[in-house]
Amino acid sequence: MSAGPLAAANTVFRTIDVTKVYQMGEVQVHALRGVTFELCEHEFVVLLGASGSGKSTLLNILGGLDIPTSGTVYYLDDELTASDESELTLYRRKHVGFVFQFYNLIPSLTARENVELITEIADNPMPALDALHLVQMDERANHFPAQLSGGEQQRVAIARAIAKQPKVLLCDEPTGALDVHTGIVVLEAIARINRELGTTTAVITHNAAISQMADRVISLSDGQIARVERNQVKRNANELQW
Ligand SMILES: Nc1ncnc2c1ncn2[C@@H]1O[C@H](COP(=O)(O)OP(=O)(O)OP(=O)(O)O)[C@@H](O)[C@H]1O
Repeated sequence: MSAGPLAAANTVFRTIDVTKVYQMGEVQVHALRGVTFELCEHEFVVLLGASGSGKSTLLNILGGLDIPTSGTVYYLDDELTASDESELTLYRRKHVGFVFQFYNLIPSLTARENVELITEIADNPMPALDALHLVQMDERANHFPAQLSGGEQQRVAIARAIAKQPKVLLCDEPTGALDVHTGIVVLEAIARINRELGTTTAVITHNAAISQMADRVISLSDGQIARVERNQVKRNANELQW
């Protein structure tokens, strides 16, 4: 990866005028229309926006799963937009934990084995049981996904994402498939990891209630940043209602 101009000491991500255009036959879909923002170390950011506003596209670009049509993205002092596919693969493997709406656990492996799949290929992993403990699933370590509720499976997926001790955790609608109560337990696990491990965390959601947990809320609308707000008071997940 090429080195970029030095970012501020605590900047983890910096995007400059990022656009993404999908070509669908004759039609161009402008998913991102010039997005410039920074994400700082240890920060908990919620990316809020209606369906189709470009949240997943932006998160996928930050995570090295997709590349922008134009604009620049830095991770620390490395320019992701100047990286080739193998550099992006290494970047994802070493630095990024992903959590998606659907948990994608391997059904034939226990919770612990699902986490160990990742710890076996990581440079500096925490023990799988420690990761499961952080999401309060260590007592279910020997259970298979089919023996766990949706929220429990999501917590195992979070343990899997953070076991390699990534610098950033990117969550795409992590509570999208869950009821309110279960969603809150999952959000508590994400907030705890941000607090205790200092993992820079971005959660995308269309649920405005979740934004009360964040340090900052970045609202996207039609592929652009419509608003950035800093919460004076951060709420605990168990104080939220929706
Ligand atoms: N692979 C793709 N090919 C074509 N268009 C796409 C593709 N991915 C996303 N889009 C379009 O880009 C726009 C932004 O999509 P994106 O998934 O980033 O929005 P979102 O805010 O995450 O929406 P949701 O909350 O529904 O997931 C939408 O109009 C979408 O249809």
